[in-house]
Amino acid sequence: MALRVVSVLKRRLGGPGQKLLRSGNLLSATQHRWEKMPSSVGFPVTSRRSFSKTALIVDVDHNLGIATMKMNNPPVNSLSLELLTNFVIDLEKLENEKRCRGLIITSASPKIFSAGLDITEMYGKSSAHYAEFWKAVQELWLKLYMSNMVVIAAINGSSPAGGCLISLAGDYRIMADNPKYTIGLNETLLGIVAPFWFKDTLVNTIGNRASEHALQLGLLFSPTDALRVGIVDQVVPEDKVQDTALNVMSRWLSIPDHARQLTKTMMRKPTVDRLLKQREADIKNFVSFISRDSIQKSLHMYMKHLKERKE
Ligand SMILES: CCCCC/C=C\C/C=C\C=C\CC(=O)SCCNC(=O)CCNC(=O)[C@H](O)C(C)(C)COP(=O)(O)OP(=O)(O)OC[C@H]1O[C@@H](n2cnc3c(N)ncnc32)[C@H](O)[C@@H]1OP(=O)(O)O
Repeated sequence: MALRVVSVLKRRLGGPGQKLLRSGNLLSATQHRWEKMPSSVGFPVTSRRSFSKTALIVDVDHNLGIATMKMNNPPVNSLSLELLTNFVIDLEKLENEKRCRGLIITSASPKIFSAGLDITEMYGKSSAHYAEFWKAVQELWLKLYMSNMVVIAAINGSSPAGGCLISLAGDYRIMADNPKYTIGLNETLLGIVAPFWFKDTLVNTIGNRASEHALQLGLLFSPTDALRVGIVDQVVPEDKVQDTALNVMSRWLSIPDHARQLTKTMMRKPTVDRLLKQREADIKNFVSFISRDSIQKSLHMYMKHLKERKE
């Protein structure tokens, strides 16, 4: 199957996209190599590099120009300060790899894409800790939302709150067709409020009315409903998520990088600038909000409820 996908990738780049690239004299080293491949054989993986840190497994295929990043923070891929920090470091590394043009984000543990922000980072800690944590959340969103790479979320499990934000920050979302999985910004269910830039990212994806409805009720959508409302772009059988992501990637990578990147910037910069203008204020706001006794109590009760569900 992987070879078939690679053939599709080569065919795609040999088509109109390739012509566009040639006319703009924009062929990257990776694309040159693709062009030289005879179409009857699969693409040999001659250069593959992996780096793996706590909580993230990154695999870079230089020939395809695609990196796959698997969140690996059992049991539920909660976004701890450590995971957020490593995520940002690895994203920066990939961003600096000229040949890496696409990134697929997925989970190493099927069933849970990510449980969102690590709630234990948000209660019973110092103000300095909350500030550091929030800065890391901001940093990841800023880097991901404005990435020069094509970012595809291969959502192979549930994806509440911060997990949903990570996928929304990408360019395209593919979700596994399993009614047990849900996705959405469910902050109100925890007694907290999605920050304005979470909200903006959702509004940019599904529009104002649907966002208001989803945010006020803290809706967690099944894959079918997520597709209907537009939170995800495609729902496919569970075992097809990765191959579909590669296929979709080939379509996006057939567009000349500079044109696609400038378009992405044009669409997203106003949203990003809104946070950049008030980044410190947003941190202060988060620290004062999360430190309130009532909010600490809500988070504590929510964690208790999560644990009691199992008993
Ligand atoms: C007006 C001013 C506004 C300013 C802005 C202010 C504030 C905004 C602040 C914050 C925004 C936060 C966004 C978030 O991301 S909050 C996190 C939301 N996440 C969730 O609600 C998900 C909760 N988890 C689940 O629903 C399930 O765990 C899940 C479906 C993911 C998996 O279910 P499963 O049955 O497989 O596993 P569990 O048994 O439930 O969990 C295993 C284990 O993991 C613990 N856990 C689960 N989620 C989290 C989490 N997000 N953080 C930390 N720990 C988590 C769970 O408690 C279990 O622990 P244990 O019992 O094994 O010890």
